[in-house]
Amino acid sequence: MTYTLILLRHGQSEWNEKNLFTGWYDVTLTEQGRKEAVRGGELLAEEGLLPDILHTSLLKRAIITANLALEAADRSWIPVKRSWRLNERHYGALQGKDKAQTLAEYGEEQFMEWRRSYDTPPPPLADDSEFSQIGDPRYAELGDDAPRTECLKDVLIRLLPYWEDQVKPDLAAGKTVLVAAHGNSLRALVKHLDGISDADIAGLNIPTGIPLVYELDEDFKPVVPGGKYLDTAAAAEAIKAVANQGRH
Ligand SMILES: O=C(O)[C@@H](CO)OP(=O)(O)O
Repeated sequence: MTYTLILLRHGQSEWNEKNLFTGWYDVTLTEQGRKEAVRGGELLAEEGLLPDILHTSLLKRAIITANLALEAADRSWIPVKRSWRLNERHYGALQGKDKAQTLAEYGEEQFMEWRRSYDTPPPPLADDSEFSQIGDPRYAELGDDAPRTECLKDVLIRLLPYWEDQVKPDLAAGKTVLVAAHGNSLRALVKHLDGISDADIAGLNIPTGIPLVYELDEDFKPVVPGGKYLDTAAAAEAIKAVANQGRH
């Protein structure tokens, strides 16, 4: 008996295209991102991987991606659960900043530390910033605990209760689960699933819009480490592009 988990990073967003740090800022998809999402759904249908339940973040780039993918797979009707715990990493004071300019201003080491180190968060975002989510009704339940910045470790800590209490039970019930989320929230989940070290996770990037499928054993360990992208060639190209963001 294995469980099927499908991870899907949202399609290209307007701020991916503009090369801006995004985090919790709620941007929509580009036309290319919408196409990626539809293609993601077609790949699922072609493989006969039909989700029974969807889990998304509270950010529209993940929500719209899931809707488009599920429509393409004729599964728009499945139940949905959403949580801030699947949100992208809060990027702190970097939200809204240009990646290339940040690299030029702070240098390679600091840039990569903020982008990919496991436990160094960027400086916190001021509550009165135009890029802040403080006061946004969708995060009302968080009160003053709403994050002002996060490192990947913080993301894993807030994601794990959701994985344990919401996603695992759906898998254990035999459902094919689709998680539509973000580059860094999915990196945190993959780190947990594959047991990737704090150092090695820095080198792992997740492309937009390409389903990553995990078969999990009864202990929720991947049968094939790293899972399998449904379009391996496109995934390899897109992973390189994510890794090089800010450099051109
Ligand atoms: O800006 C962001 O929120 C993320 C994902 O787009 O960027 P990065 O890949 O640099 O962590």
